[in-house]
Amino acid sequence: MFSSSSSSSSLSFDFYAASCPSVELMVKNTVRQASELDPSIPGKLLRLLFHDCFVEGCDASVLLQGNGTERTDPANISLGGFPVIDSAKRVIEIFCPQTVSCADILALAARDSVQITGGPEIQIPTGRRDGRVSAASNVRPNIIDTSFSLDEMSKIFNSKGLSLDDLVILSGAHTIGSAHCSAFMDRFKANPKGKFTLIDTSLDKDYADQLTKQCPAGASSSSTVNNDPQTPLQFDNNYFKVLLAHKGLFQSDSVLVRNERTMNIVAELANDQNRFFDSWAVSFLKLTSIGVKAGDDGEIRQTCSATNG
Ligand code: HEM
Ligand SMILES: [Ca+2]
Ligand SMILES: [Ca+2]
Repeated sequence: MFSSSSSSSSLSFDFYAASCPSVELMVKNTVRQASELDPSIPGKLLRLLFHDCFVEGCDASVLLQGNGTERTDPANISLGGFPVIDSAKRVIEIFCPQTVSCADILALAARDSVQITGGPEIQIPTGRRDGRVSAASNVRPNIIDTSFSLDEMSKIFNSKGLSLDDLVILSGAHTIGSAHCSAFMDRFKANPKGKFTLIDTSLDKDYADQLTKQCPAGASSSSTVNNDPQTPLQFDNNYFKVLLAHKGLFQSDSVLVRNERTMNIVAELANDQNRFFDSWAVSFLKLTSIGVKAGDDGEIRQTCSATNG
């Protein structure tokens, strides 16, 4: 438990049992209250975790503010949910000062986001410590762009100890949340009159028409579209049904039904929500264990947006 090796075995299910027994309750209450006021919060927290864990491991590096931090990279500009983590940390600092890492708070908050929106309830181990390194230059090599091929995506997942199956299963996160027009409009080409035509003909025609209406030329840069056109606020297996209907929003979603092996997984998960939930729990545990810092590695931050100085 006190070795500084970066493995999930350094985490434990009762890590805060003596030092902060109500930490999970405090995180859950904060996430629930914030999500009642703003239903976009669960999606934001879940994506925030993904972008944290893939860069420097699950160490809250994504939360650090300042010049040249991960948050300043264009791939991270549309991240949100930071104030929810800050407010959970504030409450926790009152009851358990200098005890709970921001990395654990973020992992728990993402876990709760899934449950609050109707997904599976998952026990996750804690004991992550907060990193001191956050560099924008680390983002690009580790965060997947929507233009990536399946091979490119699976290479990055493999480098994190995640399999092709994990890639398909965790992409199911797109069953909630939304995306800015700029995240997928490269699938269309504007003619001189500003009318969009589809470059990527794998996309369902009616869905494509709907997207160009929601993201017309000159649309505000803050316009967003639901990732899951049918049940955007529900963590369910509908994302996989959407993929089968050729209505995957990102190109990186659509590629999952163009390969036989990933297509088979998609079909299985689309058919059986329990199967998705069980698989999600396993893959989510792997995601939340990537490159965790423990023992003497890292620190317990006092504020989630800054290192202890
Ligand atoms: C596999 C490659 C992936 C790619 C290329 C990708 C890409 C994207 C993009 C471009 C957006 C829209 C961002 C915006 O414009 O605001 C998005 C949203 C989102 N992604 Fe992914 N993603 C991937 C995997 C994942 C994974 C593994 C998770 C979590 C386990 C995840 C969770 C989310 C969530 C919840 C949203 C909605 C965010 C919100 O509502 O603010 N994504 N993703
Ligand atoms: Ca990180
Ligand atoms: Ca959904």
